[in-house]
Amino acid sequence: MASCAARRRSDLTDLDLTAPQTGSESRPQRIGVLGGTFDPVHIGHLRGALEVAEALGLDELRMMPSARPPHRDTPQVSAQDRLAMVECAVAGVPPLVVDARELQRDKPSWTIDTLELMRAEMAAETQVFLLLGWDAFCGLPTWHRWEELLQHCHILVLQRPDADSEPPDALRNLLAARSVSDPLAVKGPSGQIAFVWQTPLAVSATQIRQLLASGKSVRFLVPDAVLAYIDAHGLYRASN
Ligand SMILES: Nc1ncnc2c1ncn2[C@@H]1O[C@H](COP(=O)(O)OP(=O)(O)OP(=O)(O)O)[C@@H](O)[C@H]1O
Ligand SMILES: O=C(O)c1ccc[n+]([C@@H]2O[C@H](COP(=O)([O-])O)[C@@H](O)[C@H]2O)c1
Repeated sequence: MASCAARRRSDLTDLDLTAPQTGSESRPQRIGVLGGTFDPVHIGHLRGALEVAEALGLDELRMMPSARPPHRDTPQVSAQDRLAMVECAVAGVPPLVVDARELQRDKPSWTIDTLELMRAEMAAETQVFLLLGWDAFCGLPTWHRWEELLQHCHILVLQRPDADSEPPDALRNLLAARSVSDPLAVKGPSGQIAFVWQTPLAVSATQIRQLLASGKSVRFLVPDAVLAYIDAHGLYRASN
């Protein structure tokens, strides 16, 4: 059976997050988080995560599947399968790792809870970057305790060519107060918003589920290892 040896955050011993780095290149750790339903994970998530991680010199980019995603329907496949597919996707692709902590909580995956837990494990100066696609960013004012998010992280907004959402007024005000034009100029552990350029990929999990349900191929829209997992488990096909 397909299984993948991805690095999980809990397995990692090489990155001490409780202390600042020492030596000639001493600087705060930079940790990125891309949360998602990942039903399934696809190249839009993965290219965006990797390009942002490289552009910003992130020490780690955590792919974090939601257990019970707020604000949307129940995922089509189980949390276990969604996690396994993310593990297949990032295996051997540093600095991408899997953080499965939201799957261990028996309540909706509120991002503010996750950030508070992460912060408690880190040195105060660690920079945390929450990656959000444009559509997710536009929904921010509906999130649980959304006005507290920037106390714990910076937000990096990924362009999403397949999304035509408009930002609500509350977000326009936040952008006016908190945005910086250059993501590399973001300072401090939290509090700023920047837009990042990544290869625009108009790919969505909805499209992938629809292609599979109609018997079509999703080759090249997901990594081969994810496709192998989907095929081996018969996921998303019309009979499911
Ligand atoms: N093609 C893409 N380009 C940039 N960001 C993306 C892309 N697809 C998803 N994202 C972002 O990744 C995060 C997780 O997305 P999610 O797992 O919901 O995938 P999705 O493709 O939007 O799924 P669905 O079609 O089921 O809604 C969100 O912040 C979303 O905006
Ligand atoms: O905390 C919230 O209220 C909240 C509301 C909606 C979405 N989120 C998070 O945003 C991320 C992307 O969500 P989604 O639905 O686009 O996969 C994922 O990590 C969700 O847990 C978080």
